Amino acid sequence: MLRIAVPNKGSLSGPASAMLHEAGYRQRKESKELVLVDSDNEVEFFYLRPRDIAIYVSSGRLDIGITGRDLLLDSGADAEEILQLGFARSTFRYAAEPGTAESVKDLGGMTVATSYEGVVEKHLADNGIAASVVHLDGAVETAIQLGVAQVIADVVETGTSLRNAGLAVFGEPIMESEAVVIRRTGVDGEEPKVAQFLRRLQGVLVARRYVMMDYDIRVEQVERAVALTPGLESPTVSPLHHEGWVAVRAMVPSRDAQRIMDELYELGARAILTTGIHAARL
Ligand SMILES: Nc1ncnc2c1ncn2[C@@H]1O[C@H](COP(=O)(O)OP(=O)(O)OP(=O)(O)O)[C@@H](O)[C@H]1O
Ligand SMILES: O=P(O)(O)OC[C@H]1O[C@H](OP(=O)(O)OP(=O)(O)O)[C@H](O)[C@@H]1O
Ligand SMILES: [Mg+2]
Repeated sequence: MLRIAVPNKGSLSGPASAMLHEAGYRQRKESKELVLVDSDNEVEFFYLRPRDIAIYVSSGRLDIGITGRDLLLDSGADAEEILQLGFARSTFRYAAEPGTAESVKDLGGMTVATSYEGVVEKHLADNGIAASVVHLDGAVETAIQLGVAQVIADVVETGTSLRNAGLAVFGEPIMESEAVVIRRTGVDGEEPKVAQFLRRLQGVLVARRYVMMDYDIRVEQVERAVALTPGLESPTVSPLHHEGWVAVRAMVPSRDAQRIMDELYELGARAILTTGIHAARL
């Protein structure tokens, strides 16, 4: 059985379970379930606090886990990223009342509140800055109003929480984060069960990011058309019964699909269709 850690709460939890479900795994129906055995797929899921996942994985008790890159780095655990999952994307930044500081270099002697002490202490040290760090579990934006710190370092997505607290980011972003699959560092090679699990998740990412595009085009224009739809490897080009025409089939990124359809039409392509991909193995 492959043993996998899954976030049980917070921003990572829903999207992680949704992705696993889309990859064909059973997922818990009820948020109080702590362990779920998917015997058909020979996988055991452990629902754990996102912050603890890197620690379990680095201990070797669990084979792999889903967590945030920021949480992995903050934990300092001996675990490494093996796949980026594209959700729970955020930036980790310093913020304060406007006029407090322009960059990390101005933070000497100040107090910084954060839930990510590991990341912040390392960043200050790397920049040669001596500042105090105060740990808070959440709602860090309020620490400035309440006088616990002059500066915060926190996760920023839309920036709404900062604006609501009258704060503004400053300096360079400390890091970019997203949900990632992790495993213990120093594992040699990839176990077949882990490789299969990763292929399934990669299949979900492909199904979410690409559509299949089909169209008919005159032979003279086929080179220009396939330049617009190169596919992942190479597009399929098949003869049509109607002489002088071919049918082309290729995967294209979903977000470019409408623009590509317009350009193909301008080139003379007709019967241009896009269809969703439900699952994939590349
Ligand atoms: N608003 C957000 N948008 C995108 N990602 C976020 C957001 N807030 C937190 N994250 C990401 O989620 C992970 C943190 O998950 P965690 O469950 O610890 O915190 P949370 O989502 O803030 O939940 P909690 O309510 O327990 O604080 C980190 O990887 C972080 O970058
Ligand atoms: O830029 P935004 O879109 O506003 O998102 C960022 C906010 O979201 C998270 O907070 P959460 O709601 O999880 O509360 P918490 O601070 O208690 O963790 C994070 O800690 C920020 O405060
Ligand atoms: Mg939070």
